[in-house]
Amino acid sequence: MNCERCRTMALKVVADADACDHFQGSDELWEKQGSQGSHCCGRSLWYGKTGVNSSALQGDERIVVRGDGTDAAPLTSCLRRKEATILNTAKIPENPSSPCSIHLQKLPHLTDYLPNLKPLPNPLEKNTLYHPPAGFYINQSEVVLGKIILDLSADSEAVSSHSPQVAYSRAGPRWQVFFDPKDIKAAIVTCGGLCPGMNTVIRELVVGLWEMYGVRQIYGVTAGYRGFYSRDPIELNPKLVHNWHKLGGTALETSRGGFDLNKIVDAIEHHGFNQVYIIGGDGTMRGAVNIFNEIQRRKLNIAVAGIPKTVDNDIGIIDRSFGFQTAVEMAQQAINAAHVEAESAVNGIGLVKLMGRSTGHIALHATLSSRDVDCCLIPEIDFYLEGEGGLFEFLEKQLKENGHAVLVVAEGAGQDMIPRTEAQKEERDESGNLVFLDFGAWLKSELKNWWARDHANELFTVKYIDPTYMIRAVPANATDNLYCTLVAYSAIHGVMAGYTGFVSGLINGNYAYIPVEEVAHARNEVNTKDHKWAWVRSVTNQPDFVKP
Ligand SMILES: Nc1ncnc2c1ncn2[C@@H]1O[C@H](COP(=O)(O)OP(=O)(O)O)[C@@H](O)[C@H]1O
Ligand SMILES: O=P(O)(O)OC[C@H]1O[C@](O)(COP(=O)(O)O)[C@@H](O)[C@@H]1O
Ligand SMILES: [Mg+2]
Repeated sequence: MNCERCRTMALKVVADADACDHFQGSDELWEKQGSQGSHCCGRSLWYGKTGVNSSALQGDERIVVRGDGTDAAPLTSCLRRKEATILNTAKIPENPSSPCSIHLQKLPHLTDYLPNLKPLPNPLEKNTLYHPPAGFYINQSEVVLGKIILDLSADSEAVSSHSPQVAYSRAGPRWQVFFDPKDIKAAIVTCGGLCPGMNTVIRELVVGLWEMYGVRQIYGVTAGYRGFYSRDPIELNPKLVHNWHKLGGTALETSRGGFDLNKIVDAIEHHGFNQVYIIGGDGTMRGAVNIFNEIQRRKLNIAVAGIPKTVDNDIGIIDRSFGFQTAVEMAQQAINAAHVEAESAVNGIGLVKLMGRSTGHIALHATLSSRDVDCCLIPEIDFYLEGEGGLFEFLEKQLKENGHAVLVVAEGAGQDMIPRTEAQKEERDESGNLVFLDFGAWLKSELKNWWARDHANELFTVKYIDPTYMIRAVPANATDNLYCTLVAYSAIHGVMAGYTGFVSGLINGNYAYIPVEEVAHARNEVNTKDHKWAWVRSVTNQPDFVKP
């Protein structure tokens, strides 16, 4: 039977021999014997007594059954009001690879190293704003598939190797939690570069913890990782953060570098934080893995959750990072301006540089949605300027045919073309990322040199627009704000349920929990072999840059 309330799979009701006629011969009636009126997932929880019969159950409003297998229908039929909540406490195998060949990525849990932690009923049950309806709680058996596009032909890899489908735990509230709200001291930190929506995530973590779970001790760690040990945390509450979703940047401030593992974990212990929410990109998530490992090593009752942030959208597994859509939308303004400038000049070229350290997602999506772009250069493709099949030859043709051209370049594109001094080759930012040279500015001067050399007597204009910081410093748009809210709430539910060392993110349109270790190393690069890149080429008509 599928329970209507929590939509679990078929459940086995284990019942006491004397409970009622339906259960004769079974082993055990309720998990807890003889207590009444406790609060759990069902609002009014009744625990049966050994030896009671069906008439003893008749007056009860609601009953909570914990089961692990067969049909619960006989039990509900014992009740006059026939209202039963069935919680699936069925243990799922660690690696359930059969019968549907699914591999569930194991999510770290506090009880992995603190086995004596006791679960509590979810405080949402008592929250007058929620009244958890049917299907509210997520069971540990609910998963989100990592891949939803499969090739079912016999010779495809998935079919021929019988490789299991990777699945992730579905995000959302659990009926049991491992934190008592009055004992929670939560910390929120933002690290790395800016991204639209960071303030929304902070706001929603504060509001969600406060309103949903009644947490009253919520702190912001300022200035990134270094802030744990070098700054006093600031107290946050819904009143303080209520407007933050309308602000770009991060009100907590951010920084690169400053990652000192022992100092950070010492500070977490010193401040008594037991929930740590870390908002950041790939570098930040690698730091979060180390923090989680150290906390485990010290056997601390502290949960760590990551919320992936990157305007570059270079983090793998998740559909996209928050703020990415806002960035693509903002990029349109720059492309439009470049187009107007180029069209209004004789032999005009509009050149726009967009962010993307090692991936060209913003450039790719901005190009596809604009339709005014004639060439899109990203770090994932090889290209060259001079000679047959090169950029200059293409632009010459475009200018001849249309009188103008628009170029979009990702900041990480063509970095190996720009001559660097020895010092520039070594230059790193505080986090150890290679400092890039300005490809847009370099390309502009190369374009001018080319034109002066080959077309000295003809007019030519290059208008270079660099909106990079402007794009990432804006507040999130409505879609991203919603995403930020749900990803923050998902993180809260996961931490409350005792999960740790995980990241909450969107996978194939559903919110899921992913081990942070996996996220820290999963890259999301533009696949230049798939149809999306082919579409870019068809929209722009740009060359394949294949040398003859
Ligand atoms: N491999 C790593 N191990 C531990 N901390 C790291 C690692 N890489 C980066 N960090 C830290 O994470 C923070 C943000 O990293 P950074 O690369 O600047 O931005 P992002 O997280 O946005 O990619 C910095 O404080 C940095 O020191
Ligand atoms: O903020 P900085 O230090 O100028 O760094 C700029 C970099 O930050 C980004 O906007 C985002 O990078 P991260 O997600 O790694 O923080 C990159 O696109 C860009 O290369
Ligand atoms: Mg990064």
